[in-house]
Amino acid sequence: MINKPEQTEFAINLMQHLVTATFVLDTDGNVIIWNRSCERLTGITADEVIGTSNHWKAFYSNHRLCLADTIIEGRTNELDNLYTVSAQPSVYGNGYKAENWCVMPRIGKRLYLAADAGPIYDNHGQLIAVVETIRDQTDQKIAQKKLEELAVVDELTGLFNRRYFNDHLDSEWKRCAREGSPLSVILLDIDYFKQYNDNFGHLVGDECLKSVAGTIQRSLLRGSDTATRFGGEEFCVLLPGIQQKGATKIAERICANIEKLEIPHPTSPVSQWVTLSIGVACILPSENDTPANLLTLADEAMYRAKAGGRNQSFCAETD
Ligand SMILES: Nc1nc2c(ncn2[C@@H]2O[C@H](COP(=O)(O)OP(=O)(O)OP(=O)(O)O)[C@@H](O)[C@H]2O)c(=O)[nH]1
Repeated sequence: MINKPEQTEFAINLMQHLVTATFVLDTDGNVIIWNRSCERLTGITADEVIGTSNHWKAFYSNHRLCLADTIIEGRTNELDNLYTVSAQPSVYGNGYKAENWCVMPRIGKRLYLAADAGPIYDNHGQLIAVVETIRDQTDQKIAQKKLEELAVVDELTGLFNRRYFNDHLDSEWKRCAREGSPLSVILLDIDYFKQYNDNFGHLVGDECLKSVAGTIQRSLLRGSDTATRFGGEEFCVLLPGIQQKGATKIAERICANIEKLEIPHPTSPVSQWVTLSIGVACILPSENDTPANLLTLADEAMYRAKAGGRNQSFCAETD
């Protein structure tokens, strides 16, 4: 049986040797524990910070609050400003989590750190300390970023995303220029989608986007036709080798198939169902023109479809 002081010593010893970087502040914001992992992570020794409130110097070059300080000072409402990447109440008890890139002043490295901080109370519910643990998530963050960069599919709709579209447009442009074949683009935008979201909520809005995306995809018959979620409630179809007449036909087919879905849109001034405004453009790619110009033409045509009362398609004059 170990007595109270021995128990305390044991607990401190345990914390010193934890694999996770950990430090503890008293209610004045002074460091009372700075474990070995924390020394390794920050390059700052316990001797330098114990009894001081200089712990911030391990993570930042200018004075600012750390996660544990916000709990001690009752300033957790400032977390959103302090941690740009994320900050949210922890799922464990009454602690907080936050993540940030830090340029570590002592070791001179840029690290992505995930911090958890939790208050410690005595038997009377009085705050006596705050413990903060820090995990170096730099490798995971870099890997995640690389994966995101490689991703070409829009998560919600399963269509290709804009990054893919940009690459694909460039290569199809070059191919069509080589072969002397036309390249068409259809831009599609859901009418009064803000009102739809406002009326039914964002989740129903997401379902609507999925239905519209699926219908656009199913309306394309050739393997070389590509449907993309351009962003928000805007979609784009790229049609290599298709003339203006063919592209207009496909646009009309998409429009008709969307109408058939009969997705109720009671707050739309133009129809009781969800409808699209569509811009079509076709170009014979050449060295004197650019893919950006094709998109601009389609965008202007879509704008005219909107301005003309929505729920219609408009074709850019390029012939
Ligand atoms: N549910 C949901 N809504 C989205 C998503 N992306 C964008 N939106 C919403 O789409 C709406 C687009 O609004 P606006 O650009 O004003 O366009 P609009 O209301 O369709 O008006 P018009 O295009 O002029 O007919 C905004 O309310 C966005 O919040 C998404 O992924 N899910």
